[in-house]
Amino acid sequence: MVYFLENIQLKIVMMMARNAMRRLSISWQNGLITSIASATRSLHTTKDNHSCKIIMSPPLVSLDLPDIWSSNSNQYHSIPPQKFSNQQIATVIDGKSIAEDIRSSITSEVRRMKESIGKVPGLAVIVVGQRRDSLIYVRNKIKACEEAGIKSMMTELPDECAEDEVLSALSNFNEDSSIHGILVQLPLPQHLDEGKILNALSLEKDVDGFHPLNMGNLAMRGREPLFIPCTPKGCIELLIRSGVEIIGKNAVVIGKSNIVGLPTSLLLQRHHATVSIVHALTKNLEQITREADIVITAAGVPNLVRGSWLKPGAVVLDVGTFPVDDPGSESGYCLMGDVYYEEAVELVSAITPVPGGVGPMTIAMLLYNTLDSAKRAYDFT
Ligand SMILES: NC(=O)C1=CN([C@@H]2O[C@H](COP(=O)(O)OP(=O)(O)OC[C@H]3O[C@@H](n4cnc5c(N)ncnc54)[C@H](OP(=O)(O)O)[C@@H]3O)[C@@H](O)[C@H]2O)C=CC1
Ligand SMILES: Nc1nc(=O)c2c([nH]1)NC[C@@H]1CN(c3ccc(C(=O)N[C@@H](CCC(=O)O)C(=O)O)cc3)C=[N+]21
Repeated sequence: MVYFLENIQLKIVMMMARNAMRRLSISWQNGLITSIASATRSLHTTKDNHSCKIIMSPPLVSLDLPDIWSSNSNQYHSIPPQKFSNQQIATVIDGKSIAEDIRSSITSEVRRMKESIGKVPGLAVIVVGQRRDSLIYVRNKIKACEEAGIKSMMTELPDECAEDEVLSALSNFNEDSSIHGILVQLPLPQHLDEGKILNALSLEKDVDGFHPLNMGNLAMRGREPLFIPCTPKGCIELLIRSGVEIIGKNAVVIGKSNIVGLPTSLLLQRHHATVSIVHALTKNLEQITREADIVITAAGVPNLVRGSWLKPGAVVLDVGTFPVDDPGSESGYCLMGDVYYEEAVELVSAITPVPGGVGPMTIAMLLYNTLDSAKRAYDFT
């Protein structure tokens, strides 16, 4: 009987929390990041039915309530794909400026946290080896933390380091209470076991959302991960803020990696899109892609997606960032996306550029997840 009552009480608390989250996610949609309060939700980390209760803030993107954000999206420039005519010029989705907006809200929140409780969020980054692109991305992340007032720490390990060295660095950050987010820059050198290393990362600090429990909870209906992976979350945020309706739309995700393709397809499903995932071995790649209202491409193959692959009026998010040597540029390289931009822009209703599209959103979402984690750790609302 006592157990039965506890069960009912638990269900009521969860129902109230869920309703609170619905309201909170509306607040976010209205741009009121400061009004985000924490809510109690259950984290399914155990095998039995007694879920481990934790205090957590609502996700940036509502996972299971797309009806809320679709009606709210009118405040942004709406891009209904079906109303597109060929005379229209595609909207270039300005990820850089959207990310700047989000980052400035995060900066205010960090300041508020510091003023109220004297604490700031902390992010730790572990980078192994000397890959030029990894070092640049990591540097950008650290710089973004500094600008937002988030404390950052970095451990750089040599290419040939032993697995134990990575695990030991990870364990130090797991134990450090001033660190709320840990990111292990991928890819790791071949000799390191990526699965083993990501498993060792504290679930509560997994701001990349790559821990199997976070990914599993993202995949399962009715469950909520502590963190949604940054790039997929950034993509959904771009769609929402551009007024693109996702429910019932045909979406194609090109690529099925653990860090982009897979979680992006899961998140689109949570928003009730009909999702096809295509990859290097897919037959009829072009034909399947041509059916899509929304194309999110993360193959890392420059100019893979030609204009002829796209349905007129489709919305295209290009995650691909392939560095190509460019001695003329300041950095010595330029980035190429997966989409043949000049062809696509003639046909589609909206498209992200590379650079300046999805990339800056990935960083903004990383800062957001780190702030969210710190709020949860300090029970700060
Ligand atoms: N902008 C951002 O914020 C981010 C950008 N990136 C960029 O996104 C790209 C993908 O990254 P990541 O997911 O880590 O890469 P991976 O190499 O891990 O995965 C690539 C995926 O693309 C598929 N693929 C490769 N070639 C083709 C092809 N010709 N046709 C169709 N599918 C293909 C592969 O298929 P298969 O599985 O069959 O091999 C695989 O599933 C990279 O350019 C990366 O730099 C990544 C993260 C964030
Ligand atoms: N654990 C882990 N988490 C990641 O999120 C992760 C990773 N490993 N490994 C590599 C990929 C790649 N990635 C990018 C992040 C930002 C930009 C970005 O900001 N791009 C800018 C340009 C950056 C530049 O100037 O070079 C843009 O597209 O405008 C790109 C790519 C995150 N990744």
